[in-house]
Amino acid sequence: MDKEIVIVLDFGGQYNQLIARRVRECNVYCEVLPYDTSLERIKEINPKGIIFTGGPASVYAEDAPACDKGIFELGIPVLGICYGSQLMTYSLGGKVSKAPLREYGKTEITVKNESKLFADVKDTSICWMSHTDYIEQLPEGFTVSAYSASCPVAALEKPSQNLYGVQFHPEVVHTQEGTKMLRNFLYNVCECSGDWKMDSFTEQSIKALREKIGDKKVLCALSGGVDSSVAAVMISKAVGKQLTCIFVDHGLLRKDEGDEVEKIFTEQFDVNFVRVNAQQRFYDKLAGVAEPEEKRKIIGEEFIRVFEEEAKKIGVVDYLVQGTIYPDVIESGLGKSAVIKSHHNVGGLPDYVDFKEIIEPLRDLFKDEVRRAGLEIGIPEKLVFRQPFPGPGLAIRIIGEVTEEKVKILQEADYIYREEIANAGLDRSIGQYFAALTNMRSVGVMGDERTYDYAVALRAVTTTDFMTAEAADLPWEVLGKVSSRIVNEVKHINRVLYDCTGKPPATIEFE
Ligand SMILES: Nc1ncnc2c1ncn2[C@@H]1O[C@H](COP(=O)(O)OP(=O)(O)OP(=O)(O)O)[C@@H](O)[C@H]1O
Ligand SMILES: O=c1[nH]c(=O)c2[nH+]cn([C@@H]3O[C@H](COP(=O)(O)O)[C@@H](O)[C@H]3O)c2[nH]1
Ligand SMILES: NC(=O)CC[C@H](N)C(=O)O
Ligand SMILES: [Mg+2]
Repeated sequence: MDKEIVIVLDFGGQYNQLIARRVRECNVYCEVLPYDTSLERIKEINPKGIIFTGGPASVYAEDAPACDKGIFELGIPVLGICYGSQLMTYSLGGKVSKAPLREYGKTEITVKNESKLFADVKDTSICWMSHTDYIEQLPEGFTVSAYSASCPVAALEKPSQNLYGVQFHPEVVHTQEGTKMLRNFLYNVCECSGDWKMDSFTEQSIKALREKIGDKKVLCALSGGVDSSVAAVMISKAVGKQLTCIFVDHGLLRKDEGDEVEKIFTEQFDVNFVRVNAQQRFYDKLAGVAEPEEKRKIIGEEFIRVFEEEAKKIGVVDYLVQGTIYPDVIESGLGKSAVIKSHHNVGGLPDYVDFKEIIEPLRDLFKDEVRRAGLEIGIPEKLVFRQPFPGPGLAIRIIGEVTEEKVKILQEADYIYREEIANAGLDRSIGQYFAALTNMRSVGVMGDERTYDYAVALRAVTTTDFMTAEAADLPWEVLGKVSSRIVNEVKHINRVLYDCTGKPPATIEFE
C-alpha cells in the first residue's frame, strides 16, 4: 500500500511551510513542491489531496504562476488557499479581478455548515485575510460556501469534483477555526486515515550534525536569543568543544544587553564563548545610509566579516552555524515568494562567504517549534521564552539613518517601556514589544518652552509563530505611564505613539 501523502503546491505564499506544518499536525504526511511540478510526477506520487498556497502574483497577470489544468481532472481533492483559490477559479473559467475593497488581517466570515469543509465550524468565524484581488464570478458548477462583509466569495466549492477554495488563510493561528477546516479537508474530503507521527526533531538533528561535522571546527553566531542558543546547544551536544560561539556587540543592542548575554553564556553554559566589540565599525558602515534594505545588507555583510576574522584567529574552521528559522528564510524571498525584508542572516548575506558551509539546523522550524526544541534539550525557560530580538537590532527600529546618538535615545526609551510592561506583569502574554524611533520630529511644549524633537513609537503584538500578529490591547494606564516616563526621562523625545496595525498589513519590525 502507498504511504499516505498530501502535497502542497508552492505559488510563492508567505505561509507555505505553515500549511505543511498544520497538515502534519493533523497526522498526515505532507511535502511542499514547486507549483510547476508536472502532472506525471503528481500522478506518480498519487497524493490523497493537493493544496495550492497563496502567492504575491495576480492570476490574470502575464507570467503569473499557473498549474497544469489537468490537475482538476485527476479526481484528487484540491484545496486552493487565497491565490490558490483564485487560480482554481481563473483556470476553470471564473473571473478574478482587483477587489473594490481589499482585506488584510482579522475578518469575520459567515459559513455554510453543510459544506464538508466547514463541518462543526461556527456560523460566523474569525479568519485572517491578505488579498488585493477577489473572485468576481464563480466557475461553472461552483457555489459560494462562505462570505465576508467585503468579500462575496470567501470560500467556494464544487463537492462533486472535490474542489474547494478559500480566500482566507486557514493555516495561520489567527484564523480561529483554521485547523478544524484543514482537518475537515484532510479527513472529510480527502478521506485520509492519519497514519503519520512526528519523530523527535532534536535527537535526529544532533545525530545528523555529529555525522556532518565529524572532527572539524565550527563557529556559531550567537546572539543570546532563542534560536541561536538552541542551535548552539544542539551543536555543543553533537561535537562538544570543537564549537566556539561568537557574540557580536554591534552597538545596536538593547540597553545593557551585551553584558547580560556575556554573563549568561560564561556563567551558565559550558561552551567556548567570545564577545567581539565591533560597535564603531558598524556605526561607520551605517553612516549616511537610510534605506532599510541597504541597512540590512550592510549589517549582514559586516556580521560575516567579523565571523571570518574570528575564525582565522582559531585556525581552520570549516563551518559557520546560524540560528536561522523559517520566517527569516521566507521573508527574504524564496522561490516565487516576494522579498518582504532581507533578514541579515539570509537575504542580507554577502555573495562570498569564507566558510566551507553555513549550517542552519533550525531552518525549517517556526519560533514556537524552536522553543519546544529548546525546552527538550534543557535550555532554561527564561531564555527559551525571551522575546525575539532581530540580528540588525536597533538599526531597523530607527527609521532612516542610524547614529550613535539615536541609538542611545532609543535604548533609554525602550528600556522604560520594557520595564513598565514587566511591572504590569504583561511580559509573558505579549509576543514581542519594543520602542522604535520614528524619523519624525514634531513640536511640543515643555516647561513653557517650545520643543522640536523626536516621536517614539511603541509596538506590542500577540503572536505565536511571528508570521501573523495582532496589535496587543495594552491597558491605557500602562501606555499612559510609559508615555509620561519616556518624555520626562529621555531627552529629545517629546511625543509617544502606539502602533495599532497587525501583520499583515504591517510587519512586526518597522524596517
Ligand atoms: N549579535 C549577534 N552576534 C552573533 N550572531 C548573531 C547576532 N545577532 C544575530 N545573530 C545570528 O543571526 C541569527 C538570526 O537572528 P535572530 O534574532 O533571528 O535569532 P536569535 O537572536 O538567535 O533568536 P531571537 O529570534 O530569539 O532573537 C541568530 O540565530 C544568530 O545566528
Ligand atoms: O534575526 C533577524 N534578522 C532580521 O533581519 C530580522 N528582521 C525581522 N526579524 C524578526 O523576525 C520576526 C518577524 O518580523 P517582521 O514581522 O518584522 O518581518 C520578528 O520577531 C522580528 O524581530 C529579524 N530577525
Ligand atoms: N495572499 C495571497 O495569496 C494573495 C493573492 C493575490 N496576490 C491577491 O492579492 O489577492
Ligand atoms: Mg535575535
